[in-house]
Amino acid sequence: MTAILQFKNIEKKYNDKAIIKDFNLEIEQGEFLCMIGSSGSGKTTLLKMINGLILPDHGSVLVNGKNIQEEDLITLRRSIGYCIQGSVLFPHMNVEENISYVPNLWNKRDKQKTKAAVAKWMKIVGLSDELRTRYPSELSGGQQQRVGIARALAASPNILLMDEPFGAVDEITRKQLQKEIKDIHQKTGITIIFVTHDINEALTLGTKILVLDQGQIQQFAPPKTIVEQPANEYVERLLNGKTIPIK
Ligand SMILES: Nc1ncnc2c1ncn2[C@@H]1O[C@H](COP(=O)(O)OP(=O)(O)OP(=O)(O)O)[C@@H](O)[C@H]1O
Repeated sequence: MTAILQFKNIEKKYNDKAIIKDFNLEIEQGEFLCMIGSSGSGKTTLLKMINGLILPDHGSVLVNGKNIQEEDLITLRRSIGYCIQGSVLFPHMNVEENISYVPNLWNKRDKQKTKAAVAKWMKIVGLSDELRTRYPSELSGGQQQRVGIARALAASPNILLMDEPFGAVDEITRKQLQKEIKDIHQKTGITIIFVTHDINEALTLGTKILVLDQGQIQQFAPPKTIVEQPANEYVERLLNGKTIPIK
């Protein structure tokens, strides 16, 4: 198996306080990694290190074996999908324009190719064609979230970063979106790194789960192992739904 992502001896401090200390992790291609842990444990910080939005003070992050600090960060970010909670769509662009934003940068000349990609991804994330010309303000929260996912996927990334992407939608939409992202993962084989506060969501979606507390790995294992052999009391409490203080 090939490691698509490697964190090597990472350290990150904010105001002299180490949030992440000597953090090492390898993630294999095609993995659906769910990161879970108490608020402030460093999940978002680690996620943003993958696309260079946050740089470590020490250590290196390698994507496909290449240290991202030696790569062009703009190109890197275009090749890594990024979805966060709530709508981050361009408000002045309609659904089609939002989804085609990155593909348009790649295939400037081939508009038909981009149009076909938009139609394909809208279908996959469950958006009906008539929404194509709507603006973000004319969509429900769940629809906006779906457009965000389609926009991230339309860039054909190898890696998709998702930071609590379903945190702001109702329970029914959340279940549907979970099912869709699981299908997308199975169909495309894309590597997904997914931050969540919900242990059930992590167990449902993840092929691997990373349990973090105060920047330290508590357990990194497939869901079955997490459930059957929790590594310590922290993981046990997490499984009992007791530890995770929601923001
Ligand atoms: N720019 C910053 N300046 C100072 N401290 C920061 C900054 N960004 C994050 N932190 C601190 O670093 C720690 C880790 O933050 P991070 O957002 O990575 O945690 P998290 O696990 O994603 O939390 P949550 O579950 O609440 O989103 C927190 O204590 C946070 O307050």
